Amino acid sequence: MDTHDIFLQLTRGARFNSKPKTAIKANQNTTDEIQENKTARSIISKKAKSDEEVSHSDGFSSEEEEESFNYINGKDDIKKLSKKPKKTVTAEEREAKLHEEMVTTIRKENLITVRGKDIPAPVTTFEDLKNEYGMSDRLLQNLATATYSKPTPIQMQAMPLLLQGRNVMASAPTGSGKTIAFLAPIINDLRKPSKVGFRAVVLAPTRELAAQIYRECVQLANQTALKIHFQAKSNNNNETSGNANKKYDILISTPNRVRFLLEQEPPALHLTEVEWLVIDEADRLMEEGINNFKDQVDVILAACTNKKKKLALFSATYTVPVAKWAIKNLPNLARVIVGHENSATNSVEQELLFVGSESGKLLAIRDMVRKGLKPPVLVFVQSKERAKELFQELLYDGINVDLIHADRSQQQRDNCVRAFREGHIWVLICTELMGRGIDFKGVNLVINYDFPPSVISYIHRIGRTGRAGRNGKAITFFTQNDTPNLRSIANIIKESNGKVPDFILAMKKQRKSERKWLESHAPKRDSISTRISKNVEKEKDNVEKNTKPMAKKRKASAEFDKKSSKTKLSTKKSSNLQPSASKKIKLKKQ
Ligand SMILES: Nc1ncnc2c1ncn2[C@@H]1O[C@H](COP(=O)(O)OP(=O)(O)OP(=O)(O)O)[C@@H](O)[C@H]1O
Repeated sequence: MDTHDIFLQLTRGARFNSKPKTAIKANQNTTDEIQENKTARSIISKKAKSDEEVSHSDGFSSEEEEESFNYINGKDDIKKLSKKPKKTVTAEEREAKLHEEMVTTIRKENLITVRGKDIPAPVTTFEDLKNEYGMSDRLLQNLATATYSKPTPIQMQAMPLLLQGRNVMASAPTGSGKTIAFLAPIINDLRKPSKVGFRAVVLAPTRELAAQIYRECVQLANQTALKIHFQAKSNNNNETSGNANKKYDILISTPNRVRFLLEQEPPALHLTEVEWLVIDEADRLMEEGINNFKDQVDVILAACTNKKKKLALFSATYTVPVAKWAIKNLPNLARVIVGHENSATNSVEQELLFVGSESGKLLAIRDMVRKGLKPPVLVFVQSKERAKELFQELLYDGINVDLIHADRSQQQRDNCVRAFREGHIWVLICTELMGRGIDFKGVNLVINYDFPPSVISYIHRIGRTGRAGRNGKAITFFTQNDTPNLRSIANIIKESNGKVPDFILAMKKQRKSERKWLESHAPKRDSISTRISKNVEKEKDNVEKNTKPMAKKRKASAEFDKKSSKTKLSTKKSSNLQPSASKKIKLKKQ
């Protein structure tokens, strides 16, 4: 039996035969006994300590490790201690210690960090959820039908916590299966329809993401008889009002829509029976100031008056104010962090590409198309106007391209998402609207045509590729205008073992106020148009004019100019490219 099997037995509550332990005990020497006494004391004191923090390196703290080392190596200490009355270590204590070590190992291997009191052990199989938490056979069957053979790290740790009915704040990389991590325990908890009204609400920032969660929830709740409702603007409001909503168990929507229904006279929605409130993309929905999501969420929170209400906050990224809010407001909160907080998923190869100027972007993307792009490709721009402009340009290049932004009708948005999912659209131009949560299977490449407004936005945008264990690539264009966030994003790339020029990493750190300002104020950019490529020289003049005051202000920018001249050469080369009127596009269809 290897250590893993032992762990499985322990976590399933199996007891070991006492015989082998007695045999081991008979062979122990004095030093071992001392160590055991120490270990037992450590476990007991650890258990007694009401520690707020438990991490994946849980076990001995460095001080304890040092102390324990001295026990074994310091002869004087051994002599001193061997005079102390010996304490026999019980079988239970041994098991507890072994269990603790295995838990630590599993968390370390899966980069799971936990914070909070009494955090249960992570599970390593979905079967464990049945054995230890009574997860239903139906749900296990539905997970198997979805071809999920084993839990992802966030599912390993967050599912047991939610199955225990805890308030949870969880963060894990993009595309790592957070949706199932919260849906499965809630479906399991609700079990069957109760006809009292909504007992769970899931909120997501965009209609597209809410619709995606709804589809996943319907699949996972298959044959449970639970009724799930997706509320969008176009849906009939009568579905949620009066007795009509009693037939539903789970509501999935955006905060804006839910608040709208709550604020009708009389209210078109009642949330008094809600036991679970899930806030997906929680850092966005809970952040004060930048958008009005927090106000909407506050109204919803106030409407969920059931004392049994639990909150689950999930996201790939977290901001300090949101974490502080959760710690202050959620009793017995358990926090789970997979990987490093606010880092990019390591399944995406990331590249920064200096394109000189706005016209250089169009040349660069055409160059990429000419060399052969592997669809599906997502292209992010900073505004709907720019999405329309780029669409007009690429449309005449003969690419199967479409665009999605907030101004398009719901029908157009739905059709566009469907066509992209089904492979009819190869290149989808989008705004920040599609930056978070959307799970397009097998996106091969994300192009940040316009530089992301923040590091957080960058992490979410590039996370549209490299999902569910697949690999992906992300290319981020930048010009001289994009220096404020360049260094921070370069650091994210470096952390994921990507290559970034040293001079970018050496650039001066931007003031927080400047970065904050950029989050809500996209830089003014020249329009995306072929006309510009005919006026490349004029464009270059503009770029130089714009960059002079910057160069004066910052030494780092001067260095930037010098070092980036090589990159400019490669852009010049591609400037020979004219917008392709021919249909000789090298898109390799998968
Ligand atoms: N246990 C599993 N095994 C294999 N694939 C899984 C498993 N759980 C979820 N998936 C798949 O992983 C993909 C990404 O999952 P999901 O959309 O939940 O990611 P996420 O962590 O919420 O990402 P984001 O932060 O971008 O919203 C989905 O296609 C989902 O079907």
